Amino acid sequence: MKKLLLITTGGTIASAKGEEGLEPELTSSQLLDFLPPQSDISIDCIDLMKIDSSNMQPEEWQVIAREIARHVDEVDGIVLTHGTDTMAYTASSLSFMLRNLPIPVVLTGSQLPLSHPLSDGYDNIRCAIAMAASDSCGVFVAFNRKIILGSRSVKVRTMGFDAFESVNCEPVGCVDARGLTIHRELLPKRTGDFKLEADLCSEVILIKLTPGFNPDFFDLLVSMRYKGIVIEAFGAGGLHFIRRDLIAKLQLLVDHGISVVVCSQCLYERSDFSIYQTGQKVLKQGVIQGFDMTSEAAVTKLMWALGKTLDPQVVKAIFEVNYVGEVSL
Ligand SMILES: NC(=O)C[C@H](N)C(=O)O
Repeated sequence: MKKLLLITTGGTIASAKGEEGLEPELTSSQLLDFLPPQSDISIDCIDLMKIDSSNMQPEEWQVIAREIARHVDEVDGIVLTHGTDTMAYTASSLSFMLRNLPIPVVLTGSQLPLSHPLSDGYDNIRCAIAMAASDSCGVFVAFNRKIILGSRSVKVRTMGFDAFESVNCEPVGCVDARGLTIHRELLPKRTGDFKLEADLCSEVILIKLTPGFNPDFFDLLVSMRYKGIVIEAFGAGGLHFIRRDLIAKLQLLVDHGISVVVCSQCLYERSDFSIYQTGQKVLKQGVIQGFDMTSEAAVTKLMWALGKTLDPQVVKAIFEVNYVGEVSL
């Protein structure tokens, strides 16, 4: 008999209509009441939070990580119900904070509340339970019959049930007529004992460039004492330097000891700043390349790295390691 733990945090899956629209309402045992009883799996429950995931922030990620760490030795797997809007950020941050996880931690949610007769939550939670009982180690998102590595998950639809994609990496699993198939070669490799590394620096910002972006904006970020900046640059990797010189400003950021990660605003495929002049100039400023990481993974990895050290050289070295399948180096 597999022993699982269901931790609830809110989101649409647990929501009901309130005076101001949908708000999280259902408890864990009410969620479980919607599911058929399982003879070979026992599920304990913890009602940890009742929030829309728009309210989920680094402090909440830490609370979740600590709760998971408390129970890791007691159960075979954990299902975490969560709002979809920021689920990819939570999944990525947990992937880094829960080092060498010995069990599956599977995030899921829904686009329609579980109490709605057409809810997608019913399938999602059943797939999450199957994945949590599968002896695969790591953090995953189970959605629309796909199992996605937490650090590769991105929310791509506001309404459709196929709301998550596995970006720059195949889904690690799927559910079809064969049941749950897991591609074990895609699972993150454990390199040591489990360890909770939950220190995070929340002074990290993500910036999407637009043509004509005013370089003086970076002065503002220095004065606001940001410690880390992720820049979504253009295409394979470039920033403008004629008329408005963004590249000169990168030097200012680096001189202030700010760690800067550059990646692409294209969702798919890798950035490589060594291809174009507009990219090579960027690399000369000592910034870190994000390669094929999602922005969610880049932001949370930077928060995690800066939670360990403010030394930009050490942060850079952390980005040269693929910890949980978040980057192809
Ligand atoms: N589908 C959802 O769960 C959306 C909701 N606003 C949330 O992220 O909590």
